Amino acid sequence: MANAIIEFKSVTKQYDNDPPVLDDVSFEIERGKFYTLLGPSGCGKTTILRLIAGFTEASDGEIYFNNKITNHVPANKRQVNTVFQDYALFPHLNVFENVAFGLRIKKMKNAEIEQKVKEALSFVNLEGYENREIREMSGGQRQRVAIARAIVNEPEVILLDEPLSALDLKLRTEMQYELRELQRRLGITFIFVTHDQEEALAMSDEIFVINKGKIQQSGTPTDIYDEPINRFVADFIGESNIVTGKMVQDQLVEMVGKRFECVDGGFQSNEPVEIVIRPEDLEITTVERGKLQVKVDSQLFRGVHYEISSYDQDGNEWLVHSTKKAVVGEEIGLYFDPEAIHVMRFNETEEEFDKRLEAYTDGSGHGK
Ligand SMILES: Nc1ncnc2c1ncn2[C@@H]1O[C@H](COP(=O)(O)OP(=O)(O)OP(=O)(O)O)[C@@H](O)[C@H]1O
Repeated sequence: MANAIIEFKSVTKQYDNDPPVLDDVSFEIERGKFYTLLGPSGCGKTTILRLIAGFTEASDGEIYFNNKITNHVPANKRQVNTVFQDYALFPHLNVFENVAFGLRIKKMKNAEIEQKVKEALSFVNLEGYENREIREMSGGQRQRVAIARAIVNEPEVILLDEPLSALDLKLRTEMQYELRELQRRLGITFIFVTHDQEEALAMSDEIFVINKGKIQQSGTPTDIYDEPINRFVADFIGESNIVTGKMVQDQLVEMVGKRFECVDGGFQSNEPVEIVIRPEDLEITTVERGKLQVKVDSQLFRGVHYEISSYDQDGNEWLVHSTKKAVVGEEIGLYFDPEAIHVMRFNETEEEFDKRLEAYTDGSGHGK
């Protein structure tokens, strides 16, 4: 792709005879966007960053940077800077010298260093902190020093490995806004690693959902939330109700012994499928009006909504997020729109999923 700054082509990373940590991974990173690698611990996120940074080499496959193969280019020759989880600041140097470090190595002139460090510190709102010691800085401020140290080198890509995980919730949310805003102002490509799905949804232009060394799904936050490709993605991104059923025909699915109108298609008739309905898409109603009949098992007040757990006659659990209160032990109805039903094929690859959606829809996500 013309605008791709980084491309992985069938990249595999394997240590000794262990199963591969990354298994035939291919993707493209476009210039100037905010990407997030999202997945559970050990899925291979950091390994992807290390391969991009040049801290480790691929066992197989090609890594391109600006359309040039870079597999063997040393880390210090890549247009990439990394912000680490623990920030890796130098405790014996002050803020100015921490940020200036890379420029000094490049033997840049003092006047130029001064100007660039000032600019970088102003970008992260730390003007006037030049002479502070690192130990005198708060967690959030250290975070900003680490980012200033990365941007001062004017890299084409900044890699951020769980940079917010050491911060408390409030500061973390503030830094999410700040980082997103900073990326927009700089226009540099950011590749951000997290295992926190809410963080990924809030911050990214594009998310790669990774599990067991494979990219399960890539797309915008809404794409991934609204059209999860499989059970793993549906479960990992937000809370989900997932049941098995069959696709009777396009736009008609069967689950819990009943047939429901839906908007999905491109399946074989009577194909076994998995069906996702998000808890916030279920509405509590009377047994008569409900499309599904369930018994309320438990209820928790979550501040903005009640989280209600209920069961249908087949023993499937249905989680509901509702501003209305339910009564534990009572039979109720659950109502939902056809659009709330997301149908997933078993073992569909992302390529097959995209092709099916393209063939079936006009690009709007709805049937032709
Ligand atoms: N040098 C190494 N030798 C052997 N195995 C390794 C090495 N480095 C990483 N691994 C393994 O590779 C797998 C993926 O690790 P990676 O750090 O990429 O995961 P991650 O998704 O970033 O996880 P986390 O969120 O816990 O940091 C893990 O099972 C890890 O044990």
